[in-house]
Amino acid sequence: MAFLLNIFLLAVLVMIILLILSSYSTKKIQETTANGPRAYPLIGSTLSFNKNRRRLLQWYTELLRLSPSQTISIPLLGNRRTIVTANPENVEYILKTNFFNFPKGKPFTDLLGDLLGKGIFNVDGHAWSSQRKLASHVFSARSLRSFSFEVLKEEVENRLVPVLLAAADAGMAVDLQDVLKRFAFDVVCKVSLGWDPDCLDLTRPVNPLAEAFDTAAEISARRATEPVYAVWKVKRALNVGSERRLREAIRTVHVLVSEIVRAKKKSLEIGTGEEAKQDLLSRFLAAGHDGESVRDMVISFIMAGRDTTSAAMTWLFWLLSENGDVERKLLEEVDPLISLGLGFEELKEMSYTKACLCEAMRLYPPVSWDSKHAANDDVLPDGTRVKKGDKVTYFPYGMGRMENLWGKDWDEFKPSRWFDSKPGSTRPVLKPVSPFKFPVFQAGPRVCVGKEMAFMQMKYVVGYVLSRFEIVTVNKDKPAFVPLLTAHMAGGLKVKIKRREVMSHP
Ligand code: HEM
Repeated sequence: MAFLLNIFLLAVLVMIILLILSSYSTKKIQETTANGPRAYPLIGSTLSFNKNRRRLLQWYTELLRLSPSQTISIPLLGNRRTIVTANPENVEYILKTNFFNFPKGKPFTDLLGDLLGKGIFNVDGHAWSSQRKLASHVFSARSLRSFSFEVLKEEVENRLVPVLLAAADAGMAVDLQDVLKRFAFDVVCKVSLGWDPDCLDLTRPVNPLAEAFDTAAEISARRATEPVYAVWKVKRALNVGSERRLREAIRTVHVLVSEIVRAKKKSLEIGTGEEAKQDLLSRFLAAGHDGESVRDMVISFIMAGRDTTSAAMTWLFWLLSENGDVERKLLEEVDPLISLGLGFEELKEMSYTKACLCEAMRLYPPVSWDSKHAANDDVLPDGTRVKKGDKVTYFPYGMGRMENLWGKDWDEFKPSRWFDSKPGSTRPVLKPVSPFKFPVFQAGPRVCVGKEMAFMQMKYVVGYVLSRFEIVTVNKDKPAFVPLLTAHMAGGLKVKIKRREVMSHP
């Protein structure tokens, strides 16, 4: 105990020294080199890093624009060196060509390990590849697609639309981000567990699993922002402060999910209808997984699928409220399809809506950065030297804002950039874009397994909601983008809902 306390005090001392030093901001400290912020002996770039801690997205983006190969290197005191890249060739090398040299690594999996255990999202090597094989198999099944579509339809028609109708009739402002988060949590729990948390019933207290998940995800993500890495480990060992709250939240998640797993096993033994066998949990149990292994697997899916789609849709609704011409074009595409009933076939036709979603995620990616840790020394295609243990980050947020990748108009919301304008073609066709230039779903062997499900969900919700309602933002200021584990809009998206005057749907 005394040893741990000494380490803790030492860490606090180092932090105080760094804070004092960083307050003496000299011009020199702000200087940058072509490959990142200026580094000093011993302390590396720690001072500039600390100065920019609360605006890392913007700082990295600025530095990357100055770097000839859009790759920077940031050595830090008490932490491993970070290499950040917005270079598609480097991204391809990390995520695909030399995939096995860039696992998530222990420093990353430690952050989420208490919550996610050995689930797919948080493991490397054999533990990952065996779960990935099963997940890819399960996600390619038509039956899962049909089941998740039924879940989606039911949740939109019976939950989301009534909530929006009530808000419209009461003339009340609602936080659309919060509504979409609740919606996405319901959907992901129904698909993953076959269990309904009913989060869109706003008259009920917040669901304990949803609340515990939020707390656990937020505190786990904040571990990564500690200036000295060891600090959260010491707090965890002492079970104090945020680590104490994290431990309680994780316990709640584990207990509640384990109860659901037990109940599911019982219902499968009794053989309660085909319905009960459609969700991911039933499929993983049927494949022979059990105990903590199956609990961790489903927790990973809830984690991966819960806030990502809602974040993308929240930013798209805001962007549409600022770009009336784009919204009109989207409605031109959606209205005739809605009157046909918006099934799978109609969703495939929604290429303009897909372009709007991609454009929103280019500017506001739900996962703004993602890090790997080099297993061995390496050299990236642009010549950047990587040392064993270095943190190597690909950076979708910065990549979406590079002029050399998207042109001078990179900061405009322009869904038209996603189309090929082939002369003579009657219908614009979405053009293929390299996933290494646009890695919002990651790319390579570890590409998001729920990508197609996510597009299905987002197209359906955006089409269905916009064809029925006008969304009017209450606050006219530009909202702030907060990265954390999954990005969100600071303060939510306050909107007023109006029924649309002309409705072409049934
Ligand atoms: C707009 C929506 C989504 C975005 C932008 C997104 C993005 C991503 C990204 C960037 C990763 C890589 C994370 C990492 O390795 O650290 C990932 C992995 C993953 N995603 Fe998604 N995701 C979305 C929706 C979903 C949904 C709806 C599901 C399923 C219900 C899902 C399931 C997964 C799983 C299981 C992984 C881990 C894959 C592996 O490690 O092999 N995602 N996603």
